[in-house]
Amino acid sequence: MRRNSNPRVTPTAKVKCLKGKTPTTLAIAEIEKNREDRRKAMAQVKKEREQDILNNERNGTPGDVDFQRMIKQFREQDHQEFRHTSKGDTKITICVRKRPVNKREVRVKDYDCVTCWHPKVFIHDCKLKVDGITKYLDSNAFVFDHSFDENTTNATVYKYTAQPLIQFIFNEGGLATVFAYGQTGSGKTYTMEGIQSQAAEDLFVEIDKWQLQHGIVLELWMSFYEIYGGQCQDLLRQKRLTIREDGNGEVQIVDLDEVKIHSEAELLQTMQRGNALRTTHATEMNDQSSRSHSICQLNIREATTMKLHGKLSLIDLAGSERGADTKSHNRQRRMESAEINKSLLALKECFRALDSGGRGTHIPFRASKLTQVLKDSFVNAKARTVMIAAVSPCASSADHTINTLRYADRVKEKPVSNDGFIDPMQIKLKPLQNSSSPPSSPEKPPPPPLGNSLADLMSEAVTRNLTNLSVHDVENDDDGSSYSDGEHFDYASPTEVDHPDRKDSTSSQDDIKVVHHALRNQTQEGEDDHSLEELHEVVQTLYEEQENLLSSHMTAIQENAELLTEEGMLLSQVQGEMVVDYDIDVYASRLDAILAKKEATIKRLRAQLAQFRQRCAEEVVAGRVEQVPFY
Ligand SMILES: Nc1ncnc2c1ncn2[C@@H]1O[C@H](COP(=O)(O)OP(=O)(O)OP(=O)(O)O)[C@@H](O)[C@H]1O
Repeated sequence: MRRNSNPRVTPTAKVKCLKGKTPTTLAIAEIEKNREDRRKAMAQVKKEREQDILNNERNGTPGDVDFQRMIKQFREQDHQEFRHTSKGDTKITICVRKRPVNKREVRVKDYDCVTCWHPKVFIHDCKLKVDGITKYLDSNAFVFDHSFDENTTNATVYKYTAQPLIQFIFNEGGLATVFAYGQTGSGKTYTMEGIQSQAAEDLFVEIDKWQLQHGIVLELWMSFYEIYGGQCQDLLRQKRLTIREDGNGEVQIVDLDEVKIHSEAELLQTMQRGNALRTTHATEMNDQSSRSHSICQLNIREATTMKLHGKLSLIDLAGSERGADTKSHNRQRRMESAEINKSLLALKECFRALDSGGRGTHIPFRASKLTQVLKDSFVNAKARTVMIAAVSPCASSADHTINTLRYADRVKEKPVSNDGFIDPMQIKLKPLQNSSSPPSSPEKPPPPPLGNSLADLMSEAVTRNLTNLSVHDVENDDDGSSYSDGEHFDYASPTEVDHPDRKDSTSSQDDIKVVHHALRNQTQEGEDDHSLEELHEVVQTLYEEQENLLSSHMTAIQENAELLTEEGMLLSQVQGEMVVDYDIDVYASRLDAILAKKEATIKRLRAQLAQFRQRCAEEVVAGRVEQVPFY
């Protein structure tokens, strides 16, 4: 036991002594005491932080502890819970699905920054203040028809997305389309394969039911194809397909195979076969990234007449990539990315035109091959669409996730209503001092402990005037309902207004211009988007010229082979073993003609090659444009 170093000063004597001190000395003692309390509080905060780091490591979430604590605090707040309900007869339903953090992301200490509180999705942007050490969260909120968190199963996603469409195609003879959209590696294929297998079961149940109830035999016919780099490929027969628009304005995929499917097992097997044959390449985010849009069409036909009763299209879109992620790509990958972004941009504009109320609005479906083959889904009065935006949960993808959600948000002309949902976006968490650094002012109390009440936080948000809200500030619409992302744009310019039933004479170039015009309106960054338009034009031309070059090369090889055979015959007429009499003049003039033909072929091919290489150089220049603003 430690002894008192001064036996003459007892604790009682010390108190008596303090009592005799002047106010100044007392004030100094008070400051001393406060400082000591702060030190203790800071030590406690540091200890808790270290404990949290250990816990996070143990729980497999080793990312930035401070941001993770703020996100945890955000999620612990009271919030109103909404149940998923079927969206009835909505023309377009927009959903978001977040996938779990994967092992690779854990390895690089990435962490979960997305909160799904159906029907809202929050992206917690983890930021540092200008001092470089104070961390704070900037939470962007979006509202959709459904938001599914990382624990949601494929069965639940199916129940609220594709399953209602199955009823629609049987009962109303509708054309239903489900899209999976999102960043590469965000879970589109996982979601779409889940939907495929669930739908396989329900389709055959409904076919049997229909026969029992109506005495009509229905059959399931399937086609499965992909669009890659503006080309269409049959996935069931591994064959290049051509897309044409006939005189009636109907889009035809020439030679597309449609196979009759007899059972659920056969359907699953055929779907798997098609899925396995898709074009994939490794990307930054996914070693096995699908780089094509896959379109699985399930046609329900009347057995006796082959008349189409209804159609379900399941579309797994190619993964979008950020400009930054494509910097190290070779030309083919860059073109692939530009083409993907162009078609996604066109798709969004078609949706927006569709959702903005139909009859007077021109739908720019010719702007890409993808939208061209989906024309039916846009113009048919009996069409219904579900878009599932798949998002990665990780902080490193936060900017891309925001882009995905903006894209999904803008697909609907009028975003989904908030329905009285208490908006936790209004809550701004207090910035968190990085505890490894000293408090900003020694005389100020340490930052308040985490875990303030909702009411405190809300009142603080009001007093702070929500200065941190970004473009997704909640705004009021005319009818008083709230919605995320206050931007509103008029889509149709007077020249674009058209009747969907009327024969539409716009060309694909016109529609591409419509799409870029809409993009310029949205981003108000005219110059950049001109460059984007230029890039898309260059890439389209490059793809076309590449096709032409390859086919010319093939023709040249065939011509050469024929000429080679002719040369052989010519020689044998002069040099053959049995030849005694020959006309060398005929030989010389024939050889001359053959060589002239060869020369002409080579000259033509080289001219085409030179032009193609010139285009490649143009692509390098145009490709310097940031490819992000497709959303
Ligand atoms: N909800 C989920 N639950 C569990 N694992 C998932 C989920 N979503 C995706 N994954 C896993 O994440 C990985 C990437 O998913 P997926 O291939 O579906 O992404 P993608 O968006 O189709 O990518 P890409 O566009 O590059 O093809 C896969 O290993 C998949 O199994």
